[in-house]
Amino acid sequence: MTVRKPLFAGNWKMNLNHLEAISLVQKLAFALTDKDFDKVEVAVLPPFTDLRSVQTLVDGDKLRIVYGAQDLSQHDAGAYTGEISGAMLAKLSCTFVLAGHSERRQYHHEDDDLVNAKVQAAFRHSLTPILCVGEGLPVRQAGEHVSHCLNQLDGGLRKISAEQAQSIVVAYEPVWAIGTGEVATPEDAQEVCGALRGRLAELYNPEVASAVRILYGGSVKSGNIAGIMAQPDIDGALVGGASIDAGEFVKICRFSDMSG
Ligand SMILES: O=C[C@H](O)COP(=O)(O)O
Repeated sequence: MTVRKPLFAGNWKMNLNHLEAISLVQKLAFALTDKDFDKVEVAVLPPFTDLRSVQTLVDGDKLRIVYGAQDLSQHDAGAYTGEISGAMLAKLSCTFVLAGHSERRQYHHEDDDLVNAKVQAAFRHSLTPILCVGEGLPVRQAGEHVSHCLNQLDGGLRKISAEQAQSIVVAYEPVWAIGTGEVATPEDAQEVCGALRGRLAELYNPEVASAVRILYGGSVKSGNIAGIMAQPDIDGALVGGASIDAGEFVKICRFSDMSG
């Protein structure tokens, strides 16, 4: 059975300018030890304008923190004003890129076809997509949350090969739990994450399903991370608000110290 290294990815959203980004990454680097990085992978996903500063710091000081972007264009180059290509992110040595975050789906009307095009674009440039899925409150209240998330997974992974799929990261983020203080119970989160892993086995094979890291996102804090990480199909967290507080994010990354 594959051992999946837990991943904690801090999605800073539209917060922190490049100077504040340097300060936060320095604080994380100061607090996190080699022992922490042996146990978990720590990623930051700053705004585009911060990436060059973060790259310079990470490269210069040989930090074990990795980084990535919150979005990318489905196109590789051309007349797409305001867009950022996968090639540009790769040139900045990004590891990860989010695809289909619920805020992109909600405020920028990204549908599964566009999200899928972005996942394909990420792979064309050797970036690891973090494919986000999750249901809104009405869908959960109707009891259709599992099928909703499985449909988003199917849509996001169209034309993605088994070899590509095994390196992908999937993030389950119930929209009703994002930034609201409402956290899904660990059992709620496990229900969907377990179903997502099952669908990966159906779409590909059990090896792919067992290799893919599935993250939970939605009001993750140091006080609730231990229960979430105790679930068999949850391999880390996509952290929003708490990721721009260095002390809190470090505690989340040290989740095994947070139980009890
Ligand atoms: O990408 C992160 C998620 O949207 C969760 O955000 P949150 O931790 O602020 O609820």
